[in-house]
Amino acid sequence: MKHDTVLNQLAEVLESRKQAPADSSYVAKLYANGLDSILKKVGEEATETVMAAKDGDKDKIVYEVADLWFHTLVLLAQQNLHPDDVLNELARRFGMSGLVEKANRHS
Ligand SMILES: N=c1c2ncn([C@@H]3O[C@H](COP(=O)(O)OP(=O)(O)OP(=O)(O)O)[C@@H](O)[C@H]3O)c2ncn1[C@@H]1O[C@H](COP(=O)(O)O)[C@@H](O)[C@H]1O
Repeated sequence: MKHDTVLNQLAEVLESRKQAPADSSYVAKLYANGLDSILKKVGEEATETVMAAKDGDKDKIVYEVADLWFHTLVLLAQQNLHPDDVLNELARRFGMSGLVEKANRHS
């Protein structure tokens, strides 16, 4: 499957889980448990990513970043945002020096 298709299809599945009973799916359970349960997973997966990188274990880094990306996609869906919103922001920044981008940020 093409990589942009993975993101779009996953976003569709995450959207459809909003109608699913809480006990029928992992994502439906996260939604049912509310924003804080999703934020907790994002925090945990970020920490696990840091630990994998400190261990220098490439396979583990990929695995943990996949968990982190997945849970941030759940967060976006819960907030009625789409991966395209983030990709558009990255595209806007593309080619712009990080220092310039930072100087243009509002506080
Ligand atoms: N990509 C993923 C994906 N990545 C990780 N995970 C889940 O994220 C959790 C990661 O948490 P941990 O590593 O802390 O493991 P855990 O101890 O089992 O987690 P907890 O039960 O403590 O939350 C695990 O339960 C994984 O199964 C995912 N669950 C679902 N997806 C995708 O989402 C789709 C919908 O999933 P369901 O809603 O479950 O059908 C699936 O078809 C997949 O495409």
